[in-house]
Amino acid sequence: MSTNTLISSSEFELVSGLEIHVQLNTQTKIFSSDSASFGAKANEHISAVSLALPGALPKLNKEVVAKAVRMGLALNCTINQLNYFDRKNYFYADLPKGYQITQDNRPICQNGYLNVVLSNGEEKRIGINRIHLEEDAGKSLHDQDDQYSFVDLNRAGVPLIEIVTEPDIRSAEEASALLTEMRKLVRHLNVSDGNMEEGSLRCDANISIREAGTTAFGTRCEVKNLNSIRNVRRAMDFEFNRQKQVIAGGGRIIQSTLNFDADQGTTSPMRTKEEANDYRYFPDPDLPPIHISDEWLAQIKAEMPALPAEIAKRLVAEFGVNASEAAMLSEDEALLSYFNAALPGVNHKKSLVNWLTGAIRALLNEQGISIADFKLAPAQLAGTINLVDDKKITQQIALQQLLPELISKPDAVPAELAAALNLLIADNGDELSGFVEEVLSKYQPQVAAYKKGKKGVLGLFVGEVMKLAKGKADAQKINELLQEKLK
Ligand SMILES: Nc1ncnc2c1ncn2[C@@H]1O[C@H](COP(=O)(O)OP(=O)(O)OP(=O)(O)O)[C@@H](O)[C@H]1O
Ligand SMILES: [Mg+2]
Ligand SMILES: [Mg+2]
Repeated sequence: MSTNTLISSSEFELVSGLEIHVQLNTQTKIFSSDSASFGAKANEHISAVSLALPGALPKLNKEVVAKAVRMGLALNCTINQLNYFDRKNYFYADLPKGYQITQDNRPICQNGYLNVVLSNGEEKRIGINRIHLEEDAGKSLHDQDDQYSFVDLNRAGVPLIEIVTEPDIRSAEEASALLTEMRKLVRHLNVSDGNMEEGSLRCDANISIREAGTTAFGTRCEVKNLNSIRNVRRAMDFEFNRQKQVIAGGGRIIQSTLNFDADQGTTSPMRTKEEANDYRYFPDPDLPPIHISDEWLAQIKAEMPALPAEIAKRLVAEFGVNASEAAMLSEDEALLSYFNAALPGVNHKKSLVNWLTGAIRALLNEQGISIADFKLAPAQLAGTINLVDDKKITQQIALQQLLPELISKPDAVPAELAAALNLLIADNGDELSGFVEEVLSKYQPQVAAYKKGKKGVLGLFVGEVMKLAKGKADAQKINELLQEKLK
C-alpha cells in the first residue's frame, strides 16, 4: 500500500496476547507460613521471609504447585514435571529482596489452549504459551502522607501464577470472552477467588495492529495492570485507534509499556525507569528444582473436577438441552450438584433440566435464595416432576402447594403427600364434563363468538373449568372435552 493512500479502519486488525496474573487462594504464602489472606491491616502478615531479612530462606508451599498443575491441566498444557525458579532482578521499594522469585526458562506448564465461545456462537481457540509460578510484590502506598510513601508487605510473597497467551486474540470481545472463561475456571478449580476488584485476577494486555490479510506481527505495546474486563476492552479499543492513527499519520509504533487511565479511558507511557528490562534472570540457588512425581501428577489429575465446558457439551449431547440452559447448569456448581442428586429419580431427564433452569430458578429468585439454601430434597423434586410429567398433578399446584409442604416434610413421598392433601388431578371424566357444560352454558355469548371464529375465547373456557376443578385437572384434557362439545 502506498503511504499516501487514505487508510480506513477496516484495513487493520488487532493482534493481542494477554498476561494474566492469578492470585492463588492458598492459606499461606508461596515461600513462608505468613497468611496470604486479603484485607488485613498493613504489615500484619510479614515474617523474616516476607521482610527479606538476611539469612531468611524460602520454603516452597506444596499447595501452590498443585493448584498451578490443576490450572495447567484445565488449559490443556504440558506439565513440566521438572521445573525450577529463577530470580528476576529489579529495584523497587515494595520488593525488599531486590529480586522477584519467578520462573523463566522452565515454567511449570507450557503449550496449552482454551476454547472460548463468542457472542455469534463461534468457538475460538486461544493458545496458552505457558503458566509460571511466582511471588507477588508488596504494595507502595502513596496516598497516606504528603511527604512520604509507605510500603505494605502483606502481599509480598503471596502466590501467583502468570498465564501467558499466544498472540491469538483478534478483538476486544475475544479478550473479554477469554477472561470471563478464565475467571470461571479458576473458581471452578478452586485455584483462586478470581476477584478482579481485589486484584486476584489482573491482566496485562499486549496490543499491536497489522494490515488485515497480512501475517507478520506489528510492534506490541503492553498495557499494564488492567483490573476489570471492561477496562481491558476499553484499553484495547483505545490502543487500536491510537496505533491506527500513528500509522495513518506515517509514524511507527514504538514498543512500550503503558498505563491505563480508567477515568479518561486512555493509555500513556509509564516512566521509562521502570521499563529497564535488564532483569538478569538466573536460577534461584535457595530453592531446589520442583519435581512433580508421576504419582503426584496422577493424583492431581484424579482429583480434577469435570470442567464447565465439558459438562455443558455433555448436557447438550445427552439431554438435548440448549446451549444457554447447559451454560446455566455447568457454571453453577451448587445447581449442578443438585441436578446430579435429583437425576436418578426422574423419568424424563430433560424435564429436570427444564425445571431447574425454569420454574425452580424463578422460585429461588423470587425468594432471593440460592440453590444451596433450597430446602427441598432433590429426590422430592424428582418425584414431583414425575407426577407432573405423568399428568397426575398440574405444575402450578405442584409449585404452589405441594413443594412448600414437601419442604417442611423432608421424608414425605411426593405422590403420597399429594394424595393426602387432595392435590392430584381428579381422574373423574364425568365430573369434568359436568364442569364443561356448566361453563359453556354460563358463557353463551362467548360460545357464539367462538363458533363465529373467535377461537381465542377457548382460553377463557379452559380457565373457568379449571377454577371449578380447583386446579386439579389436566388442561389438555379440558381442552379436548371443550373442543368436542363446541363442535
Ligand atoms: N506482536 C504482538 N502483538 C500483540 N501481542 C504480542 C505480540 N507479540 C507477543 N505478544 C504477546 O505478548 C505477551 C508477552 O508476554 P511475556 O510474558 O512472554 O513477555 P514480556 O511481556 O516481555 O515479559 P514480562 O512478563 O516481564 O512482562 C504474550 O502474551 C504474547 O502473546
Ligand atoms: Mg509476562
Ligand atoms: Mg509482559
